[in-house]
Amino acid sequence: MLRVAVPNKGALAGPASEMLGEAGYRQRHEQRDLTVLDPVNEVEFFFLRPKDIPIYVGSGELDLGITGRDLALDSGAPVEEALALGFGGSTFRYAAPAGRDWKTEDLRGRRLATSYPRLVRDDLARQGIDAEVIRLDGAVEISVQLGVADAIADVVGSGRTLRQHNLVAFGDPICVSEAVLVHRAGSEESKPATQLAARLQGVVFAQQYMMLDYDCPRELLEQAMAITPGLESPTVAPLAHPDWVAVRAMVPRKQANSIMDELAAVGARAVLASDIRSCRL
Ligand SMILES: Nc1ncnc2c1ncn2[C@@H]1O[C@H](COP(=O)(O)OP(=O)(O)OP(=O)(O)O)[C@@H](O)[C@H]1O
Ligand SMILES: O=P(O)(O)OC[C@H]1O[C@H](OP(=O)(O)OP(=O)(O)O)[C@H](O)[C@@H]1O
Ligand SMILES: [Mg+2]
Repeated sequence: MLRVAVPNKGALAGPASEMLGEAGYRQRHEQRDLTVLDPVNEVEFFFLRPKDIPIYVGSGELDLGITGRDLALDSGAPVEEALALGFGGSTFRYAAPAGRDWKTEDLRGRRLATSYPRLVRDDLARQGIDAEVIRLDGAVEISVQLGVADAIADVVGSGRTLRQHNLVAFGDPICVSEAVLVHRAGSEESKPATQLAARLQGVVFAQQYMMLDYDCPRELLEQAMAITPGLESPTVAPLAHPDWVAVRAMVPRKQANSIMDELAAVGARAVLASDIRSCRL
């Protein structure tokens, strides 16, 4: 039985469970359940704090886990990324009161509050900066205003929380994070673990691509195929009208609209974009 850790709370919990559901795995119906058995796929899921997940996986108690890259690095646990999952994107940054042009060197000798002390200490050491790191459990943005710290290092999503507390981010991001699937460093991948990773990879690809279908005059096919080369090459099928063909190709979701504009400009008609639920490439 494969044992897999899934975030039970916070920013990663909802999307992680949705992604596993999309990949065909049974997920919990009750928020408070701490385990779910999926006998069909021979997997047992454990719902744990995202921060604790690298510890369980690094110790070998659990085979795989979903957590944040920033949390995995901060844990210091011996885990490796098997797959980046494309959600829970954030940056981990230094921030300090607005109204001054802060540089990372300005942190020297100051008090720095964070919930990710190892990540921060490692970065300060790399930059040769000596600062006092104060470990807080959360709501770190308020610590400066309350006089506990001079600056912070924290997760930035939309940047709203920083703005609300009159803080500005500065310096290079310490970590560019997203949700990741991790396994124990150097562990042999079992067949069920490889299958779970492949299924999640299928959902990640499906979310990053769209399927485009369009009709195209035969004489313009070369031009249209150059715009939508697909993964191997596009599917081209005859239409009842001898001068026209139907084309089908996967395109990156972020570029779907501009590709549709280009196809229409070339002379394609009935350009349809549809979602892909899952795939194996
Ligand atoms: N606002 C956000 N936008 C995007 N990702 C975020 C955001 N907040 C947190 N994350 C990501 O979610 C993970 C942390 O999750 P979460 O905040 O649920 O954990 P936590 O703060 O350790 O737990 P808790 O505060 O509930 O004890 C990190 O990987 C972080 O990068
Ligand atoms: O840039 P934003 O979109 O505003 O998001 C960033 C905030 O989200 C997270 O907090 P969380 O909700 O996890 O609370 P916590 O500080 O108690 O962990 C993070 O720690 C920041 O405080
Ligand atoms: Mg949090």
